[in-house]
Amino acid sequence: MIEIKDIFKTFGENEVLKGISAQFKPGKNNLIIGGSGSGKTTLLKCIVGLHEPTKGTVSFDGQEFTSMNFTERVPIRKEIGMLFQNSALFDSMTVEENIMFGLNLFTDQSRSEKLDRANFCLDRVNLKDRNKLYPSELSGGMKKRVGIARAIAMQPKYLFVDEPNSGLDPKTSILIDELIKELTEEYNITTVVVTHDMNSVMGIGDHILFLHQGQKWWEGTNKEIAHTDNKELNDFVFASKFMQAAKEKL
Ligand SMILES: Nc1ncnc2c1ncn2[C@@H]1O[C@H](COP(=O)(O)OP(=O)(O)OP(=O)(O)O)[C@@H](O)[C@H]1O
Repeated sequence: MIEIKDIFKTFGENEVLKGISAQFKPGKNNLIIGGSGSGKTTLLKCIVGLHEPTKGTVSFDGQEFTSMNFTERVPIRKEIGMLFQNSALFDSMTVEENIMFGLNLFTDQSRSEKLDRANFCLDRVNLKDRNKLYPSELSGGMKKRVGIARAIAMQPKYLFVDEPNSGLDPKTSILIDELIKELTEEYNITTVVVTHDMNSVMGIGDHILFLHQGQKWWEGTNKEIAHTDNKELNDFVFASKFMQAAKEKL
């Protein structure tokens, strides 16, 4: 479980996060949603240590990460898988080399063990036999899947994903969501996803944090979201006429 307590983050004069606390449980798809600029990516970066919170703590299974130095953080970092926007694949490396990147860096496995793991992960994301392709030869959805394969290569306990659906068509978005959900449940991963996508919210939102102006404004499940009377959340989720009509049928 990941626990964040009273997280503040300030950039200069701009107080972006204003005291956010939450718990993210294993085997659950924890989603962070909110309007543009509400602080979602900043919160994700504070949790994984890409930003230091101005105040507050982040703990991974009871180990307080925030107060650790770089070396002390290494064992926890090895248990973190990340998929950030644009998949961040290395263009000069093949699919297989991209997936083996973390294994090369952090393990002393033999080449054949690493290849076996890469093949297993590629199979898991339905990209069997695409090992030798370069990122430029892949579609956006395939890049995301390679990004997911790379993120799970180290068998992470924690998985962080920023906007998995950006730039994807609706059908591919749903496939990516289903893949994230499946892996989370199958390997009991604590998954935290930042998303704008309402299909994801309704489809895989086991636990949802809604941020508004840097605060946790609402927290609940995808089933509860349909019946909330929180005005800002309603305005955000059911902004379109289509979603309003869908809500009436829920
Ligand atoms: N490194 C940084 N330096 C200064 N300000 C930053 C930095 N990162 C984010 N901010 C500011 O923090 C605020 C929140 O940004 P953040 O990217 O967390 O929002 P978001 O909710 O993820 O938005 P979006 O949905 O548009 O991606 C913005 O005002 C942004 O300008």
